[in-house]
Amino acid sequence: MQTAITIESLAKSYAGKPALKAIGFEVREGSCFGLLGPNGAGKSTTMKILCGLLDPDHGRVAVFGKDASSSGEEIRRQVGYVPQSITLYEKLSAADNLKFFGEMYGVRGPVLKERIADVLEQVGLADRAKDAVDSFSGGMKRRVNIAAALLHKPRLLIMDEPTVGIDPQSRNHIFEMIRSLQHEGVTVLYSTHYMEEVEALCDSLAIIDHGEVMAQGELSEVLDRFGTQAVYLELDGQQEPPEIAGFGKPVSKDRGWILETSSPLEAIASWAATCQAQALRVKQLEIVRPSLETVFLSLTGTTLRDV
Ligand SMILES: Nc1ncnc2c1ncn2[C@@H]1O[C@H](COP(=O)(O)OP(=O)(O)OP(=O)(O)O)[C@@H](O)[C@H]1O
Repeated sequence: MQTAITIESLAKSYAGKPALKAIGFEVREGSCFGLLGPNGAGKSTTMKILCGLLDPDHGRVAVFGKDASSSGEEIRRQVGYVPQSITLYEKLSAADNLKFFGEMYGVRGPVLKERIADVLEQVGLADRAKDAVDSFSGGMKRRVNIAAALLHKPRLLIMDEPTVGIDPQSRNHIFEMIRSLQHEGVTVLYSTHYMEEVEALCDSLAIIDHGEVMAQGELSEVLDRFGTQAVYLELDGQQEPPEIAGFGKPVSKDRGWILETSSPLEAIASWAATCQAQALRVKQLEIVRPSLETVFLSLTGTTLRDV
């Protein structure tokens, strides 16, 4: 199978401050690839360079085998880009907004009319085609923005944090739409700082932090390679968890604490014994399976939401 995206030694600084430090990864055609990292990690910068909106300082970018530095126009015809910020004409209807974007992409006439109907169906807004966008929720506006990026039937869809600040119904529509695009063979590059979204949607990923790739590969491979097991403890009330000799420091998670360890059985036994000795009331104590959260924790020593 062809490689959809190749990124090699890509570097970019803003006013001398590095945002990307020679990153590299590959995206297989037909995959849903997650670009996972906290705010400021360099996700948007990577995506803007890929779409030709920003020039890199160094490095190479190729899309479907074509070099971005020499085939920008050809690449743009095959790529749909959904930026982080919503850009729509509030007073125009959803269909008229799409007409405007379609013409920008070079789609016209009856083909455009048909495509507008198709993409509105794809994002679950066919029944709101004629309504002005200013009557839409944030999530619905985001879906119109996604529809705009699909009008020219891209082979690669690049989405920059498409679910930030939207309602669960719109989020579900976006997930369903991505899954059906994948059935049609569209490659998706999906940036997010929500690990559970990558676990639900993506087959492969790169974790980036401070402009560097920390880990990359198939999701299952990354979980196996970097995800050690962990023990979760939740106590009654606001109590701090007891530390246990020979293990690292627990990190706060949800309403409890998580302890990264390669010996979860010993950890759970020691934690149980210490809690009992100190008469702490335990609400939950269990071994948790490796997840992207534990991968991120073991790679960076911190949970993603704390960064
Ligand atoms: N136009 C700019 N001028 C100066 N610095 C910038 C600019 N754009 C991004 N940066 C900086 O570059 C770094 C990477 O930013 P980038 O937007 O690529 O990260 P991100 O992972 O997409 O984060 P976010 O989720 O916040 O968008 C950050 O430190 C950011 O402050």
